[in-house]
Amino acid sequence: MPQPARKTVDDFTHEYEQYEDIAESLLKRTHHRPSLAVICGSGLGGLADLLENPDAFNYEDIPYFPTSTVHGHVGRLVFGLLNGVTVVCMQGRFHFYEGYDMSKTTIPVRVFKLLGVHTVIVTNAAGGLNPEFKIGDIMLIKDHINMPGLAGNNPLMGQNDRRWGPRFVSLCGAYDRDLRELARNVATNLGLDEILREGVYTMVSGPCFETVSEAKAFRSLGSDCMGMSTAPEVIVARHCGLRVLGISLITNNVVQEHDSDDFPDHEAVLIVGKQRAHDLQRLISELIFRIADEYEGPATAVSDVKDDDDVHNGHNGKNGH
Ligand SMILES: O=P(O)(O)O[C@@H]1C[C@H](O)[C@@H](CO)O1
Ligand code: HPA
Repeated sequence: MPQPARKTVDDFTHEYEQYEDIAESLLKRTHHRPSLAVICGSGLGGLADLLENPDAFNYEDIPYFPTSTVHGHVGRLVFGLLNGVTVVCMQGRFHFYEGYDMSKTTIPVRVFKLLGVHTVIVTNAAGGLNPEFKIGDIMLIKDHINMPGLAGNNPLMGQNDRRWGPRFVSLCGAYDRDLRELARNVATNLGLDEILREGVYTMVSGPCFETVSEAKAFRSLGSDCMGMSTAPEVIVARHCGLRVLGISLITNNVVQEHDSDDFPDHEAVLIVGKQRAHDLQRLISELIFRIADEYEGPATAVSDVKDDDDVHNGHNGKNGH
């Protein structure tokens, strides 16, 4: 029997029911019931390889999903256990510069909501603007400046479906203060305070890296680092009531001198991602445990038994519901 053609991102028209279709198709294929999600930035996808009892789905095999086209973004949604907690990881994200509408780059965030996720950890690689930052620093995002959004490319453009959230969304406190405090404490316990920073992330559309004059302008506006993602995902997450922790890895210094011979390079970004992968993974893994502990009680024993009752009851690690 010929298989029906996969519904592609071009068929996606943002109906609530289409998001439901995606979520249902995933829930039928995994017994994991995550309540935390992690979006892995450039070069940071190694975290997803650490999940135990993984169920991994290539984006090509998920209805309506865009596909990853950027080196350093594998292109899989991975469900599994991290530090005893059931999570779902995007091993690679979608960027506006890949040619997807802003609202299509954020499809997975609403799918997370339908899967039962309450908290999203959004990571990225970013260029440092703050002169005190060093390559390899980890920055907790306390706020963003969304350049494409200010220019009219906001993922919430168009009709609002109240089932997701209100028409007008406040982004005050979008990067959850309590989660940032928790992250600072966890970083201290792990001996990472020397490299831990906090600051403002500016999103530009890419794919060009910024000019020297743009970089100087963003620094004077109060930006600490710059990147090409994250803000749309955070907007959509906040719109549907997900809590957000944002983490930037400073992978390069943004050039702010016209006579500098320095220049940004994606391969160098990926190398720094690899070099700092272990520390970031320790931080996120411990944070996930602490968030789950705080919000869902202590971890229970994990079973990888898969039977029909588990699918329906969601018994899988501490986050089953
Ligand atoms: O997906 P993220 O935001 O981590 O990726 C950054 C921005 C560009 O995609 C790329 C530039 O090197 O890294
Ligand atoms: N600029 C924009 N995006 C980036 C950078 C940068 O310097 N580094 C990694 N992503």
